Amino acid sequence: MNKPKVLIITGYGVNCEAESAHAWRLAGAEPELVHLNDLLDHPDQLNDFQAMMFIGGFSYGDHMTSGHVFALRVKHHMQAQLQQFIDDGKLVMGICNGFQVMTKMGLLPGLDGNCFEPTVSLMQNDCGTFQNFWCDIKFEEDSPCVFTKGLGTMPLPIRHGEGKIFTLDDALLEKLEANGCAAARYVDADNKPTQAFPANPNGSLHAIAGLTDPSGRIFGMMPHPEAYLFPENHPNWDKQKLNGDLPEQGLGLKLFQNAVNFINGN
Ligand SMILES: NC(=O)CC[C@H](N)C(=O)O
Repeated sequence: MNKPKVLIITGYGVNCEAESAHAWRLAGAEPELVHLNDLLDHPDQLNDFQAMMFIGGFSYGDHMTSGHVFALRVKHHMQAQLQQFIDDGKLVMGICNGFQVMTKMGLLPGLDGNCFEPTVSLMQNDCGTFQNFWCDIKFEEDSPCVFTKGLGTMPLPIRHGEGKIFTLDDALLEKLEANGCAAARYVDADNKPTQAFPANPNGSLHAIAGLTDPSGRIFGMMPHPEAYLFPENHPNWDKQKLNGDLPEQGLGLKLFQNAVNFINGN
């Protein structure tokens, strides 16, 4: 079987291309790194891919809020091609800065088929500063998200300054919940969603760490699954090994495997 081809957009300060490409490769896909300028010069190359990924980093130095400029460039230079990509039933993933890009563009939460009008914000963390540590992330069982199916709760690293999901529109939040869009949440030691720092590192409403659109094929989150591809990535891997609970593979890899299985029809 041909390996699914995954587009990873690089350039202008995003910096997770190596580990993101490696994640897709380990999961059985064929990633290709394409600079944003090259993509915008030839947006029809999107047709060659089954999935695309907006990666983490500091695009345009986080000026005018994280992800904003990158989102505007994509939106204004290849909206038609991206809409077609989505209409074709392909997958879009965004991690951290990539998630910020997707919300700033309006791809997420993508309610009512709206892909290009932003409806929720990723605001500055409540604590006011950049945070960098591991959190427990619960993936909601009843979410349609294809990336997070059956994953339960896993530890993942976060490293961001603007990760707080926020909206003033309570009806929108309710709609998000009703559609299973809140695919990932920050949880406490009892596996319960929490607003308390540091388990919830940014004060995100409803403890939301990641969002999917109602189709489950467009997904983004703040934590970094591509930074947990090997068991030894976990800060307590040595203790886990002593206790006999070191996982066989890094747990973050599962999101990429889920995506590849979906593309392959499994
Ligand atoms: N790790 C990242 O992608 C960081 C995202 C963004 N630059 C922030 O600080 O919020």
